[in-house]
Amino acid sequence: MTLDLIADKGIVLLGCGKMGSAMLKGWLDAGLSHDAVTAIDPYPSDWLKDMAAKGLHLNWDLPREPAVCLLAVKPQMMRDALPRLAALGNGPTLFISIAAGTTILTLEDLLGRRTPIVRAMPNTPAAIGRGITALVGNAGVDEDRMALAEALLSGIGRTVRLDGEAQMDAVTALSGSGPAYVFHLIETMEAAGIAEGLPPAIARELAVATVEGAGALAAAADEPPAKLRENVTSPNGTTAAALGVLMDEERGFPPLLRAAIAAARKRSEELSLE
Ligand SMILES: NC(=O)c1ccc[n+]([C@@H]2O[C@H](COP(=O)([O-])OP(=O)(O)OC[C@H]3O[C@@H](n4cnc5c(N)ncnc54)[C@H](O)[C@@H]3O)[C@@H](O)[C@H]2O)c1
Ligand code: PRO
Repeated sequence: MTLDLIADKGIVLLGCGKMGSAMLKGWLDAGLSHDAVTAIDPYPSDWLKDMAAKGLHLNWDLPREPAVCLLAVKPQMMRDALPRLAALGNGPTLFISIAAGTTILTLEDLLGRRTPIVRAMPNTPAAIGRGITALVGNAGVDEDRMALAEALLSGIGRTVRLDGEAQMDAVTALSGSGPAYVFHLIETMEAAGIAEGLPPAIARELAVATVEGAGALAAAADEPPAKLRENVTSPNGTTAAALGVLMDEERGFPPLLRAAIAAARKRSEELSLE
């Protein structure tokens, strides 16, 4: 299935903040017409108002039977915001939620048990079409609707199907929150470069380009990341000196990232109970 169904029947976007607007930008760039989109947001950004001036329906009445409702409000807002769309539940409209922690069961409670629902977790590189989104559907999601969700989300990067919803908390902790870990790595590399005597602008450029290039190499290479790491590391050289610190089993990256990702996963589980 292509996005033709969305062009024909429309899409409703509930919440158009950072992720909602990143996704919307991807669809519009991919050729979706502005007037196929109804966005609901009590605090629309200037960009969203510009899109409304080009034909997007902002805070208008809902289409009768849209192809998709995409839920991009904060998990804490879901119970307040979703009843507005409840009349579209238990019908053919596919609901896609990107809210961290909000379970399919909670969404079924709010929308009706027969509502086709996909739970998805994108990440912010979506803003430049380089995100990755993991998806899982409830029993009401047939193959056509899953393909529709994938087509929609592939407008903002890659997609991956999960075996079950139980994997979603770990996905949220790894790739949903993950860009923040990488941005912090860039920040700390930059600060360390400055501490070693580099001018700030050069330290920033070197840190960003190194992460960008290493990420692209890891994605393009046939070898696993461990082999790519070894390729950088001369015996008794500079990289080996740094990795002695970073790969320390008690104080290096392995225990640090294990603890960070476990904390994010735990928070995702907690959000499902709030
Ligand atoms: N930012 C990320 O990296 C990221 C990644 C994956 C998933 N998510 C999920 O995406 C969702 C949105 O996150 P975000 O970072 O875009 O947040 P955000 O705060 O930027 O956007 C939320 C938007 O919802 C709007 N809103 C508030 N009340 C509303 C209501 N009653 N009806 C409609 N809209 C309402 C706000 O005005 C805001 O524009 C969250 O559920 C989050 O868990 C975010
Ligand atoms: N940002 C959201 C959060 O921090 C969900 C994943 C990324 O909760």
